[in-house]
Amino acid sequence: MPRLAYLGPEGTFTEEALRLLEPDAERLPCANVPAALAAARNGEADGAVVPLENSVEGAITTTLDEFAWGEPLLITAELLLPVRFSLLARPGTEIPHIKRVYTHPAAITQSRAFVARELPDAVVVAAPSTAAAAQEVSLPGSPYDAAIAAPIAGEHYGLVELAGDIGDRTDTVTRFVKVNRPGPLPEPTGSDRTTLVVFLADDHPGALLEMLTEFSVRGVNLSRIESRPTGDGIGRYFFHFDFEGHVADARVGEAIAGLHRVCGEVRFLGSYPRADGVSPQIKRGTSDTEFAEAAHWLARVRAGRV
Ligand SMILES: O=C(O)C(=O)Cc1ccccc1
Repeated sequence: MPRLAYLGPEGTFTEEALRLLEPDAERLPCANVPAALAAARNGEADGAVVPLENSVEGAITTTLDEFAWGEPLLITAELLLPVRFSLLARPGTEIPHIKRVYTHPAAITQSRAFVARELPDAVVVAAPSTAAAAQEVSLPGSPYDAAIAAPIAGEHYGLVELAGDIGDRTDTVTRFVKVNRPGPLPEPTGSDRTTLVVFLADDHPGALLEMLTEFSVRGVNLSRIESRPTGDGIGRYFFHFDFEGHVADARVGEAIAGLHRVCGEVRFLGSYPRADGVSPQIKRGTSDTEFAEAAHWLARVRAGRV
């Protein structure tokens, strides 16, 4: 039974994602994303489940930066989870009396309309997770009057739901990933995704286009591109890419080998089954068979067998 670290405490959306990904795993709740990844790296856990991005606000930057700068880990699975937020408080609290609300930054940005409309005078403070916020609010002396969290967190920490489904949109989805220490990759399934990080060797006109060309000429379809500051001053960035296919696919292997040739550093973050099960459209001339046939042809030419 694998032991998986996750963004805790009990009752987070990440816990729900973990239960769906690995129902039989032993769960190790951690205080924040870096702590969960540290547990996966140092062997305290076999792996970790962390949020990566959501459909409204985009990237969870702590996760992206950990993947880029921390000891290498490999993404081995992903999960898309619809998230619904509730306003939770200690029994007896009424909405007009709520002055301080506590929740995870991703929930703050996704429930702005409700807070502006129903709690115009309230201050919203960032918590390590939605469940950590609910747990804090449940303490009798808490400086916070309410938490925004999953309904299950309310049940867990003895809070009552003052309002349900308070997200700005009802169709918000968060993408979670499972990571493991480097080891064998998941087998290709025909519906896979690959993630990597690219650092430029030097800044020059067309540097971004050169990277994109490596994907484009091999018919590799990108599904996410994100620039993140390197920290070395304004204007210095590195890039995260998600794209269709598995590194075992010829076109994907060729594309990332191309990136390795033309960029400063490529960090491979994994090839794993896509949560949505969608298969890529293979452009003419970019199938495994066509790559293999072209390699044979080249070998013949080099041998003078024209
Ligand atoms: O805090 C949580 O419960 C998390 O798992 C992170 C998060 C927060 C808000 C939306 C999706 C994920």
